[in-house]
Amino acid sequence: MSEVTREQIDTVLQGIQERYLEKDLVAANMVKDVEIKGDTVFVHIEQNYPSGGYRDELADEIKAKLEAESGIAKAEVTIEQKIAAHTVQKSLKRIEGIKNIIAVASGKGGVGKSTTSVNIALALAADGASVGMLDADIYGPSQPRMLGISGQPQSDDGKTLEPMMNYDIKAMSIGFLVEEDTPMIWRGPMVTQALEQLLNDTNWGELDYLIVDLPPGTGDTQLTLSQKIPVSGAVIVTTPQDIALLDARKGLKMFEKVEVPVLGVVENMSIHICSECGHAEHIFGEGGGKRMADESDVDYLGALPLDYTICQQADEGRPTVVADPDSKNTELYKEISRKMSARLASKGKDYSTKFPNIVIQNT
Ligand SMILES: Nc1ncnc2c1ncn2[C@@H]1O[C@H](COP(=O)(O)OP(=O)(O)OP(=O)(O)O)[C@@H](O)[C@H]1O
Repeated sequence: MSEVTREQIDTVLQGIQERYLEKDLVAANMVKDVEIKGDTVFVHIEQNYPSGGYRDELADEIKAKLEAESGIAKAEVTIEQKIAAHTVQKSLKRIEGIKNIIAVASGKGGVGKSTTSVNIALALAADGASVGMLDADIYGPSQPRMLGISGQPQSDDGKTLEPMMNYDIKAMSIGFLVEEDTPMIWRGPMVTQALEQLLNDTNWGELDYLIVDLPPGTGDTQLTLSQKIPVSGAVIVTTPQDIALLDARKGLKMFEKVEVPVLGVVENMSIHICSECGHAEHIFGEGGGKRMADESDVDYLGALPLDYTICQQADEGRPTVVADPDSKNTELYKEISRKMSARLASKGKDYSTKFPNIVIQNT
């Protein structure tokens, strides 16, 4: 038997599509090392977003295809997850330790932005990322309840706050610090200042992703926040009604204005599934979110049904992804979070390194 060449290996790897990056392994620049030793090929792959169980599935697929198609007897495949930091708005600097901040926004209130944010955060964590959640929905902070966290954050030095923690998620919310109805009387500048403090004065440590649950709407507060928080990408949550879609478009425009890439649109409550008979009905109309995404040239990340269990689980402080990890809805949240992080992985990387402070001393 003639020796197998690197070209033959590459040809097989070019024939394997990465599900969430939607490119073949070579085009996605995932193949980091190929070594042929006797009748075995060792392939090292780098995956730049958290993909959980798909990692093993992909490794098995690569191994099987190489052994069947390249002419080599045995393939050993390793896949390493390496999440990069991505660029933020030109005028801002990334927060040290936090690789990527992703803002979750909605054009209007009540569309399920907080529920979607928390489940996306939990899905990223379940897939192997280190994740934080900043509840910036200062007028109605719901993350403490959804994450099942009560009490107040500690401050060890009197200046910075230790994040609260549950389900492997580090969390900070104004809801931990003030009475529930206090923030309602705050005006724009107070809100942005409070949020900047919560973001900057929390000891987040090292995070792959910090999910920011923004206040609903696209007014001045939201605009200022998207100008001041160094975000790598944004996600827009909408429901399929025309009015919600109209408002969601304003959200797209807002991020365009501040040059933050929109990673995609999530359609929540897209379909109602009868808990009695399982009948599926598009009570708010069909295909609206997808159409909006297509028209605006952004990605459609997926849809969640209007399902009472999603509501109940979040209200009980155990959102779907942790309450029912093997459910269909968890699978939907994971698909959305993988598509979202894969989209981000294809954006520009932030290579800025830590520079030491230069202190000029007069002698
Ligand atoms: N897919 C869903 N199916 C059923 N109920 C849902 C779904 N998504 C969210 N909900 C419920 O809808 C209500 C509003 O959701 P949520 O608080 O997440 O919305 P929001 O957009 O963040 O609201 P706000 O504008 O108040 O911040 C909650 O009771 C939540 O449990």
